[in-house]
Amino acid sequence: MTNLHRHAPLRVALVGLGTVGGGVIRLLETNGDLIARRAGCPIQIVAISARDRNKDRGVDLSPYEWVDDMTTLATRDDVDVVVELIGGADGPALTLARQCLTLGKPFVTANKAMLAHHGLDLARLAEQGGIALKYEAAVAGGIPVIKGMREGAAANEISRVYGILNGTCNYILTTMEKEGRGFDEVLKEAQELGYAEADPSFDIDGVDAAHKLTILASLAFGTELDFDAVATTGIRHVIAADIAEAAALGFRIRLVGMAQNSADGLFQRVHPMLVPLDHPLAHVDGSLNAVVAEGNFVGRLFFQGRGAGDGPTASAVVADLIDVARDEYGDAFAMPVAALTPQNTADAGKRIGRAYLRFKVQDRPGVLAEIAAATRDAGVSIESMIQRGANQADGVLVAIVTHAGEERCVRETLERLAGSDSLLDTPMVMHILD
Ligand SMILES: NC(=O)c1ccc[n+]([C@@H]2O[C@H](COP(=O)([O-])OP(=O)(O)OC[C@H]3O[C@@H](n4cnc5c(N)ncnc54)[C@H](O)[C@@H]3O)[C@@H](O)[C@H]2O)c1
Ligand SMILES: N[C@@H](CCO)C(=O)O
Ligand code: NA
Repeated sequence: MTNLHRHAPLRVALVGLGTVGGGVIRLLETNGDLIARRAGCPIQIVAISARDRNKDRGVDLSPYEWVDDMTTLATRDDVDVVVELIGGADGPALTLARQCLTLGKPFVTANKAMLAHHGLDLARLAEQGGIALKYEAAVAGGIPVIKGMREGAAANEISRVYGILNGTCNYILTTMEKEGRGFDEVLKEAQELGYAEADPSFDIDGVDAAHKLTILASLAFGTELDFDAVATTGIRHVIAADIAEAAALGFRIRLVGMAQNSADGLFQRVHPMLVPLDHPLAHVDGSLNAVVAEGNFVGRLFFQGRGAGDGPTASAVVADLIDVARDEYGDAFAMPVAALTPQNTADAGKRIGRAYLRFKVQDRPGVLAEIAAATRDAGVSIESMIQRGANQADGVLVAIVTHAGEERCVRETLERLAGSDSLLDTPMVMHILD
Protein backbone atom coordinates (compact mmCIF):
# COMPACT_ATOMS: atom_id res chain seq x y z
CA MET A 1 0.00 0.00 0.00
CA THR A 2 1.26 3.49 -0.83
CA ASN A 3 2.17 5.60 2.18
CA LEU A 4 0.27 8.85 1.68
CA HIS A 5 2.09 10.55 4.54
CA ARG A 6 5.06 12.76 3.85
CA HIS A 7 6.47 12.65 7.37
CA ALA A 8 6.80 10.57 10.51
CA PRO A 9 4.03 11.20 13.09
CA LEU A 10 3.97 14.53 14.89
CA ARG A 11 4.38 13.55 18.56
CA VAL A 12 2.39 15.74 20.92
CA ALA A 13 2.58 16.25 24.67
CA LEU A 14 -0.73 17.55 26.03
CA VAL A 15 -0.64 19.48 29.29
CA GLY A 16 -4.00 20.30 30.89
CA LEU A 17 -6.86 17.85 30.50
CA GLY A 18 -9.91 19.91 31.28
CA THR A 19 -12.59 21.16 28.89
CA VAL A 20 -10.20 21.95 26.04
CA GLY A 21 -7.66 19.16 26.68
CA GLY A 22 -10.45 16.58 26.70
CA GLY A 23 -11.80 18.08 23.48
CA VAL A 24 -8.41 17.77 21.78
CA ILE A 25 -8.17 14.06 22.68
CA ARG A 26 -11.69 13.42 21.38
CA LEU A 27 -11.08 15.35 18.18
CA LEU A 28 -7.85 13.55 17.35
CA GLU A 29 -9.50 10.20 18.08
CA THR A 30 -12.51 11.03 15.89
CA ASN A 31 -10.87 12.77 12.90
CA GLY A 32 -7.36 11.30 13.11
CA ASP A 33 -7.29 9.71 9.65
CA LEU A 34 -8.53 12.79 7.86
CA ILE A 35 -6.16 15.00 9.82
CA ALA A 36 -3.22 12.73 8.92
CA ARG A 37 -4.02 13.14 5.23
CA ARG A 38 -4.26 16.91 5.59
CA ALA A 39 -1.21 17.28 7.82
CA GLY A 40 0.95 14.93 5.80
CA CYS A 41 1.51 12.77 8.88
CA PRO A 42 -0.47 11.32 11.79
CA ILE A 43 -0.76 13.58 14.82
CA GLN A 44 -0.24 11.41 17.88
CA ILE A 45 -0.50 12.28 21.53
CA VAL A 46 2.43 10.58 23.21
CA ALA A 47 2.34 12.11 26.70
CA ILE A 48 -0.24 13.80 28.92
CA SER A 49 -0.03 15.76 32.13
CA ALA A 50 -2.42 17.58 34.47
CA ARG A 51 -2.83 18.28 38.15
CA ASP A 52 -4.84 15.25 39.15
CA ARG A 53 -4.11 11.88 37.60
CA ASN A 54 -7.13 10.14 39.07
CA LYS A 55 -9.87 12.53 38.06
CA ASP A 56 -12.53 11.08 35.74
CA ARG A 57 -12.44 13.21 32.60
CA GLY A 58 -14.88 11.19 30.52
CA VAL A 59 -12.12 10.18 28.08
CA ASP A 60 -9.98 7.07 28.09
CA LEU A 61 -6.47 8.21 28.99
CA SER A 62 -4.97 4.70 29.14
CA PRO A 63 -3.37 4.88 25.64
CA TYR A 64 -1.23 7.84 26.70
CA GLU A 65 1.82 8.04 28.94
CA TRP A 66 1.10 10.03 32.10
CA VAL A 67 3.82 12.49 33.09
CA ASP A 68 3.84 13.91 36.61
CA ASP A 69 6.48 16.55 36.03
CA MET A 70 5.46 18.56 32.99
CA THR A 71 8.75 20.41 32.93
CA THR A 72 10.47 17.25 31.63
CA LEU A 73 8.49 17.55 28.39
CA ALA A 74 10.57 20.44 27.10
CA THR A 75 13.67 18.26 26.88
CA ARG A 76 12.19 15.01 25.63
CA ASP A 77 13.43 13.95 22.20
CA ASP A 78 10.31 11.89 21.59
CA VAL A 79 8.07 14.96 21.89
CA ASP A 80 7.85 17.24 18.83
CA VAL A 81 5.43 19.82 20.19
CA VAL A 82 3.95 20.76 23.57
CA VAL A 83 0.31 21.87 23.87
CA GLU A 84 -0.47 23.95 26.97
CA LEU A 85 -4.11 23.93 28.09
CA ILE A 86 -3.70 24.76 31.77
CA GLY A 87 -4.45 28.50 31.78
CA GLY A 88 -3.26 31.39 33.95
CA ALA A 89 -1.08 34.31 32.91
CA ASP A 90 1.84 33.24 35.10
CA GLY A 91 2.62 30.14 37.12
CA PRO A 92 3.16 26.72 35.57
CA ALA A 93 1.86 27.65 32.11
CA LEU A 94 4.41 30.45 31.74
CA THR A 95 7.24 28.34 33.16
CA LEU A 96 6.44 25.60 30.66
CA ALA A 97 6.16 28.06 27.75
CA ARG A 98 9.52 29.63 28.54
CA GLN A 99 11.20 26.26 28.95
CA CYS A 100 9.82 24.89 25.70
CA LEU A 101 10.57 27.96 23.62
CA THR A 102 14.04 28.39 25.08
CA LEU A 103 14.88 24.76 24.40
CA GLY A 104 13.51 24.82 20.85
CA LYS A 105 10.29 22.88 21.42
CA PRO A 106 7.36 24.17 19.31
CA PHE A 107 4.55 25.37 21.53
CA VAL A 108 0.77 25.56 21.04
CA THR A 109 -1.47 27.26 23.59
CA ALA A 110 -5.04 28.48 24.15
CA ASN A 111 -3.89 30.76 26.94
CA LYS A 112 -4.84 34.33 26.07
CA ALA A 113 -4.09 35.60 29.59
CA MET A 114 -0.48 34.47 29.28
CA LEU A 115 -0.14 35.88 25.76
CA ALA A 116 -1.69 39.24 26.66
CA HIS A 117 0.86 39.69 29.44
CA HIS A 118 3.92 37.85 28.14
CA GLY A 119 3.24 37.41 24.41
CA LEU A 120 6.10 39.62 23.27
CA ASP A 121 8.68 37.82 25.40
CA LEU A 122 7.41 34.44 24.28
CA ALA A 123 7.34 35.52 20.61
CA ARG A 124 10.94 36.72 20.98
CA LEU A 125 11.99 33.31 22.33
CA ALA A 126 10.18 31.52 19.49
CA GLU A 127 11.83 33.83 16.97
CA GLN A 128 15.29 33.24 18.42
CA GLY A 129 14.76 29.48 18.26
CA GLY A 130 13.15 29.58 14.80
CA ILE A 131 10.20 27.57 16.13
CA ALA A 132 6.42 27.79 16.20
CA LEU A 133 4.41 29.63 18.83
CA LYS A 134 0.78 29.07 17.84
CA TYR A 135 -2.37 30.22 19.63
CA GLU A 136 -5.46 30.10 17.38
CA ALA A 137 -7.64 28.88 20.26
CA ALA A 138 -6.72 31.85 22.42
CA VAL A 139 -8.91 34.35 20.55
CA ALA A 140 -12.54 33.67 19.72
CA GLY A 141 -12.20 29.89 20.25
CA GLY A 142 -12.98 27.98 17.07
CA ILE A 143 -13.08 31.00 14.75
CA PRO A 144 -9.90 31.03 12.65
CA VAL A 145 -9.43 34.71 13.35
CA ILE A 146 -5.72 34.57 14.15
CA LYS A 147 -5.12 32.93 10.80
CA GLY A 148 -7.56 35.36 9.20
CA MET A 149 -5.81 38.44 10.58
CA ARG A 150 -2.22 37.16 10.44
CA GLU A 151 -2.46 35.74 6.96
CA GLY A 152 -5.73 36.48 5.17
CA ALA A 153 -5.88 40.20 5.94
CA ALA A 154 -2.12 40.76 6.08
CA ALA A 155 -2.08 43.00 2.98
CA ASN A 156 -4.42 45.58 4.50
CA GLU A 157 -4.12 48.62 6.64
CA ILE A 158 -6.73 47.99 9.33
CA SER A 159 -8.67 50.95 10.70
CA ARG A 160 -10.73 49.13 13.29
CA VAL A 161 -11.10 45.63 14.72
CA TYR A 162 -13.93 44.83 17.10
CA GLY A 163 -16.25 42.11 18.15
CA ILE A 164 -17.85 39.83 20.66
CA LEU A 165 -14.90 38.10 22.26
CA ASN A 166 -16.32 36.36 25.31
CA GLY A 167 -18.72 33.44 24.99
CA THR A 168 -19.70 33.44 28.66
CA CYS A 169 -20.84 37.07 28.62
CA ASN A 170 -22.61 36.65 25.32
CA TYR A 171 -24.39 33.58 26.63
CA ILE A 172 -25.43 35.48 29.77
CA LEU A 173 -26.62 38.62 27.97
CA THR A 174 -28.51 36.82 25.24
CA THR A 175 -30.11 34.27 27.57
CA MET A 176 -31.23 37.07 29.92
CA GLU A 177 -32.61 38.88 26.86
CA LYS A 178 -34.47 35.92 25.37
CA GLU A 179 -35.58 34.04 28.48
CA GLY A 180 -35.74 36.79 31.08
CA ARG A 181 -33.68 34.70 33.53
CA GLY A 182 -31.41 36.13 36.22
CA PHE A 183 -27.68 36.82 35.88
CA ASP A 184 -26.42 34.37 38.54
CA GLU A 185 -28.48 31.44 37.28
CA VAL A 186 -27.30 31.90 33.68
CA LEU A 187 -23.66 32.34 34.72
CA LYS A 188 -23.83 29.00 36.55
CA GLU A 189 -25.16 27.38 33.40
CA ALA A 190 -22.33 28.88 31.31
CA GLN A 191 -19.85 27.41 33.79
CA GLU A 192 -21.49 23.98 33.54
CA LEU A 193 -21.27 24.18 29.75
CA GLY A 194 -17.48 24.70 29.99
CA TYR A 195 -17.49 28.27 28.64
CA ALA A 196 -16.24 30.16 31.67
CA GLU A 197 -12.68 30.71 32.86
CA ALA A 198 -11.55 28.97 36.06
CA ASP A 199 -12.25 32.32 37.76
CA PRO A 200 -15.45 33.54 36.03
CA SER A 201 -14.87 37.12 37.16
CA PHE A 202 -12.33 37.23 34.30
CA ASP A 203 -15.28 36.71 31.97
CA ILE A 204 -17.91 38.94 33.51
CA ASP A 205 -15.55 41.81 34.31
CA GLY A 206 -14.35 41.92 30.70
CA VAL A 207 -10.76 40.87 31.48
CA ASP A 208 -10.85 37.80 29.25
CA ALA A 209 -12.18 39.86 26.34
CA ALA A 210 -9.44 42.43 27.04
CA HIS A 211 -6.79 39.68 26.86
CA LYS A 212 -8.13 38.71 23.44
CA LEU A 213 -8.40 42.30 22.24
CA THR A 214 -4.77 42.89 23.25
CA ILE A 215 -3.73 40.10 20.88
CA LEU A 216 -6.06 41.17 18.06
CA ALA A 217 -4.91 44.79 18.25
CA SER A 218 -1.29 43.76 17.86
CA LEU A 219 -2.13 41.69 14.78
CA ALA A 220 -4.33 44.40 13.30
CA PHE A 221 -2.06 47.39 13.84
CA GLY A 222 1.44 45.92 14.06
CA THR A 223 1.82 47.29 17.57
CA GLU A 224 3.33 45.77 20.69
CA LEU A 225 0.83 43.99 22.92
CA ASP A 226 -0.29 46.35 25.67
CA PHE A 227 -2.94 44.88 27.96
CA ASP A 228 -2.80 47.89 30.30
CA ALA A 229 -3.91 50.18 27.47
CA VAL A 230 -7.31 48.45 27.24
CA ALA A 231 -10.00 50.31 29.19
CA THR A 232 -12.18 47.52 30.52
CA THR A 233 -15.71 47.34 31.90
CA GLY A 234 -17.66 44.12 32.24
CA ILE A 235 -21.34 43.25 32.38
CA ARG A 236 -21.89 43.12 36.16
CA HIS A 237 -23.88 46.35 36.15
CA VAL A 238 -26.07 45.59 33.16
CA ILE A 239 -29.53 44.94 34.58
CA ALA A 240 -32.62 43.35 33.04
CA ALA A 241 -34.13 46.82 32.71
CA ASP A 242 -31.24 47.93 30.47
CA ILE A 243 -31.83 44.97 28.20
CA ALA A 244 -35.55 45.83 28.01
CA GLU A 245 -34.94 49.55 27.44
CA ALA A 246 -32.32 48.85 24.80
CA ALA A 247 -34.80 46.58 23.02
CA ALA A 248 -37.50 49.25 23.18
CA LEU A 249 -35.06 51.72 21.62
CA GLY A 250 -34.06 49.31 18.82
CA PHE A 251 -30.82 47.86 20.22
CA ARG A 252 -29.34 44.75 21.79
CA ILE A 253 -26.65 44.79 24.46
CA ARG A 254 -23.39 42.99 23.75
CA LEU A 255 -19.98 43.04 25.44
CA VAL A 256 -17.80 44.48 22.67
CA GLY A 257 -14.02 44.67 22.48
CA MET A 258 -12.84 47.38 20.11
CA ALA A 259 -9.48 48.65 18.91
CA GLN A 260 -9.47 51.65 16.61
CA ASN A 261 -6.66 53.59 15.02
CA SER A 262 -6.71 57.38 14.71
CA ALA A 263 -4.25 60.19 14.13
CA ASP A 264 -4.31 60.60 17.89
CA GLY A 265 -3.22 57.00 18.60
CA LEU A 266 -4.82 53.66 19.32
CA PHE A 267 -8.03 53.41 21.23
CA GLN A 268 -8.76 50.05 22.91
CA ARG A 269 -11.80 49.31 25.00
CA VAL A 270 -13.93 46.42 26.24
CA HIS A 271 -17.38 47.45 27.42
CA PRO A 272 -21.04 46.60 27.12
CA MET A 273 -22.44 48.44 24.09
CA LEU A 274 -25.80 48.99 22.50
CA VAL A 275 -25.74 47.38 19.08
CA PRO A 276 -28.34 48.51 16.52
CA LEU A 277 -30.60 45.68 15.37
CA ASP A 278 -29.44 46.06 11.77
CA HIS A 279 -25.79 45.42 12.74
CA PRO A 280 -24.61 41.79 12.34
CA LEU A 281 -23.26 41.73 15.93
CA ALA A 282 -26.83 42.15 17.22
CA HIS A 283 -27.59 38.65 15.93
CA VAL A 284 -24.58 36.90 17.46
CA ASP A 285 -26.17 34.87 20.24
CA GLY A 286 -25.22 32.38 22.96
CA SER A 287 -21.61 31.21 23.03
CA LEU A 288 -21.03 32.53 19.52
CA ASN A 289 -18.28 35.09 19.06
CA ALA A 290 -17.75 37.41 16.12
CA VAL A 291 -14.92 39.63 14.96
CA VAL A 292 -15.19 42.47 12.47
CA ALA A 293 -12.07 43.91 10.84
CA GLU A 294 -12.12 46.89 8.50
CA GLY A 295 -9.30 46.87 5.96
CA ASN A 296 -8.46 49.54 3.38
CA PHE A 297 -8.55 47.12 0.43
CA VAL A 298 -10.64 44.18 1.59
CA GLY A 299 -13.40 46.27 3.23
CA ARG A 300 -15.34 44.80 6.13
CA LEU A 301 -14.48 41.25 7.16
CA PHE A 302 -16.89 39.42 9.44
CA PHE A 303 -15.80 36.25 11.23
CA GLN A 304 -18.36 34.33 13.27
CA GLY A 305 -18.39 31.02 15.09
CA ARG A 306 -18.30 29.31 18.45
CA GLY A 307 -16.00 31.19 20.81
CA ALA A 308 -15.96 28.75 23.72
CA GLY A 309 -16.55 25.14 24.64
CA ASP A 310 -14.59 21.94 24.12
CA GLY A 311 -15.28 21.16 20.46
CA PRO A 312 -14.70 24.60 18.88
CA THR A 313 -11.63 25.30 21.00
CA ALA A 314 -10.13 21.88 20.25
CA SER A 315 -10.75 22.55 16.55
CA ALA A 316 -8.47 25.62 16.78
CA VAL A 317 -5.79 23.82 18.82
CA VAL A 318 -5.59 20.95 16.35
CA ALA A 319 -5.52 23.37 13.39
CA ASP A 320 -2.35 24.79 14.96
CA LEU A 321 -0.92 21.29 15.28
CA ILE A 322 -1.62 20.69 11.60
CA ASP A 323 0.33 23.87 10.78
CA VAL A 324 3.21 22.64 12.93
CA ALA A 325 3.13 19.26 11.14
CA ARG A 326 3.17 21.03 7.77
CA ASP A 327 6.00 23.23 8.98
CA GLU A 328 3.83 26.24 8.18
CA TYR A 329 4.29 28.94 10.72
CA GLY A 330 5.74 32.39 10.85
CA ASP A 331 6.15 35.21 13.33
CA ALA A 332 3.67 34.80 16.17
CA PHE A 333 2.38 38.37 15.85
CA ALA A 334 2.60 38.60 12.07
CA MET A 335 6.00 40.31 11.96
CA PRO A 336 9.30 40.07 13.84
CA VAL A 337 8.99 41.43 17.37
CA ALA A 338 11.48 44.21 16.55
CA ALA A 339 9.17 45.44 13.75
CA LEU A 340 6.19 45.92 16.12
CA THR A 341 5.79 49.55 17.17
CA PRO A 342 4.92 50.83 20.67
CA GLN A 343 1.36 52.03 21.07
CA ASN A 344 0.21 55.62 21.57
CA THR A 345 -3.02 55.58 23.51
CA ALA A 346 -5.72 57.85 22.05
CA ASP A 347 -7.84 60.10 24.26
CA ALA A 348 -11.22 58.34 24.54
CA GLY A 349 -12.88 61.65 25.41
CA LYS A 350 -12.46 62.81 21.82
CA ARG A 351 -14.22 59.78 20.36
CA ILE A 352 -17.44 60.67 18.60
CA GLY A 353 -20.45 58.46 19.07
CA ARG A 354 -23.92 58.04 20.48
CA ALA A 355 -24.51 56.87 24.03
CA TYR A 356 -27.20 55.33 26.21
CA LEU A 357 -27.59 56.72 29.72
CA ARG A 358 -29.77 55.11 32.37
CA PHE A 359 -30.73 56.83 35.61
CA LYS A 360 -32.76 55.61 38.54
CA VAL A 361 -34.33 58.76 39.96
CA GLN A 362 -36.83 60.03 42.51
CA ASP A 363 -40.34 60.32 41.11
CA ARG A 364 -40.87 64.02 41.73
CA PRO A 365 -41.33 67.20 39.68
CA GLY A 366 -38.23 68.71 38.11
CA VAL A 367 -36.07 65.59 37.94
CA LEU A 368 -36.27 65.27 34.16
CA ALA A 369 -35.53 68.97 33.83
CA GLU A 370 -32.47 68.52 36.05
CA ILE A 371 -31.13 65.72 33.81
CA ALA A 372 -31.97 67.71 30.68
CA ALA A 373 -30.15 70.75 32.08
CA ALA A 374 -27.04 68.67 32.80
CA THR A 375 -27.00 67.28 29.26
CA ARG A 376 -27.58 70.78 27.80
CA ASP A 377 -24.77 72.32 29.87
CA ALA A 378 -22.38 69.50 28.93
CA GLY A 379 -23.20 69.89 25.23
CA VAL A 380 -25.02 66.56 24.90
CA SER A 381 -27.96 66.48 22.52
CA ILE A 382 -30.79 64.02 23.32
CA GLU A 383 -32.14 61.81 20.52
CA SER A 384 -34.75 59.92 22.56
CA MET A 385 -35.80 59.46 26.16
CA ILE A 386 -37.97 56.91 27.98
CA GLN A 387 -39.29 57.15 31.54
CA ARG A 388 -40.83 54.12 33.22
CA GLY A 389 -42.34 53.20 36.54
CA ALA A 390 -44.28 56.36 37.49
CA ASN A 391 -45.42 56.67 41.14
CA GLN A 392 -43.04 53.98 42.39
CA ALA A 393 -41.65 54.42 45.85
CA ASP A 394 -38.25 53.01 44.84
CA GLY A 395 -37.90 55.48 41.98
CA VAL A 396 -38.35 55.53 38.25
CA LEU A 397 -36.05 54.64 35.42
CA VAL A 398 -35.02 57.22 32.85
CA ALA A 399 -33.22 55.99 29.74
CA ILE A 400 -31.70 58.41 27.24
CA VAL A 401 -30.11 57.93 23.84
CA THR A 402 -27.92 60.82 22.76
CA HIS A 403 -27.06 62.14 19.31
CA ALA A 404 -23.46 61.57 18.23
CA GLY A 405 -21.02 63.73 20.15
CA GLU A 406 -17.68 63.65 21.93
CA GLU A 407 -17.56 61.12 24.75
CA ARG A 408 -16.10 63.69 27.11
CA CYS A 409 -19.48 65.49 27.02
CA VAL A 410 -21.28 62.40 28.33
CA ARG A 411 -18.69 62.14 31.08
CA GLU A 412 -19.29 65.80 31.91
CA THR A 413 -23.06 65.22 32.11
CA LEU A 414 -22.48 62.63 34.83
CA GLU A 415 -20.06 64.90 36.64
CA ARG A 416 -22.69 67.65 36.66
CA LEU A 417 -25.25 65.26 38.15
CA ALA A 418 -22.88 63.73 40.70
CA GLY A 419 -24.15 64.18 44.24
CA SER A 420 -27.69 65.12 43.15
CA ASP A 421 -30.23 63.73 45.61
CA SER A 422 -32.56 63.07 42.67
CA LEU A 423 -30.39 60.10 41.69
CA LEU A 424 -31.10 56.87 43.59
CA ASP A 425 -28.36 54.81 41.97
CA THR A 426 -25.10 55.17 40.04
CA PRO A 427 -26.05 56.05 36.44
CA MET A 428 -25.20 53.53 33.72
CA VAL A 429 -23.54 54.65 30.48
CA MET A 430 -23.18 52.43 27.44
CA HIS A 431 -21.86 53.63 24.11
CA ILE A 432 -23.66 52.76 20.89
CA LEU A 433 -21.87 50.83 18.17
CA ASP A 434 -21.74 52.59 14.80
N1 LIG B 1 -13.03 26.48 27.93
C1 LIG B 1 -13.01 27.18 26.82
O1 LIG B 1 -14.03 27.32 26.14
C2 LIG B 1 -11.76 27.85 26.35
C3 LIG B 1 -11.75 28.44 25.09
C4 LIG B 1 -10.57 29.06 24.63
C5 LIG B 1 -9.45 29.05 25.42
N2 LIG B 1 -9.51 28.46 26.66
C6 LIG B 1 -8.27 28.45 27.42
O2 LIG B 1 -7.80 27.10 27.45
C7 LIG B 1 -7.10 26.86 28.67
C8 LIG B 1 -7.74 25.69 29.40
O3 LIG B 1 -9.10 25.98 29.63
P1 LIG B 1 -10.12 24.86 30.12
O4 LIG B 1 -11.47 25.50 30.00
O5 LIG B 1 -9.85 23.57 29.45
O6 LIG B 1 -9.73 24.78 31.66
P2 LIG B 1 -10.06 23.61 32.72
O7 LIG B 1 -10.07 24.26 34.04
O8 LIG B 1 -11.25 22.84 32.28
O9 LIG B 1 -8.80 22.66 32.60
C9 LIG B 1 -7.53 23.01 33.06
C10 LIG B 1 -6.63 21.79 33.13
O10 LIG B 1 -5.34 22.21 33.54
C11 LIG B 1 -4.93 21.44 34.65
N3 LIG B 1 -4.15 22.27 35.56
C12 LIG B 1 -4.54 23.41 36.18
N4 LIG B 1 -3.55 23.87 36.94
C13 LIG B 1 -2.51 23.03 36.79
C14 LIG B 1 -1.22 22.96 37.32
N5 LIG B 1 -0.79 23.87 38.18
N6 LIG B 1 -0.43 21.94 36.95
C15 LIG B 1 -0.86 21.01 36.10
N7 LIG B 1 -2.09 21.02 35.54
C16 LIG B 1 -2.89 22.00 35.91
C17 LIG B 1 -6.20 20.95 35.34
O11 LIG B 1 -5.93 19.77 36.05
C18 LIG B 1 -7.09 20.72 34.11
O12 LIG B 1 -6.82 19.46 33.58
C19 LIG B 1 -7.15 28.19 29.44
O13 LIG B 1 -6.00 28.94 29.10
C20 LIG B 1 -8.38 28.87 28.86
O14 LIG B 1 -8.33 30.26 28.97
C21 LIG B 1 -10.62 27.85 27.13
N1 LIG C 1 -14.10 31.93 28.99
C1 LIG C 1 -13.92 32.18 27.59
C2 LIG C 1 -13.48 30.93 26.89
C3 LIG C 1 -13.09 31.18 25.47
O1 LIG C 1 -11.89 31.89 25.38
C4 LIG C 1 -15.22 32.68 27.03
O2 LIG C 1 -16.25 32.58 27.69
O3 LIG C 1 -15.21 33.19 25.91
NA1 NA D 1 -9.60 31.38 17.18
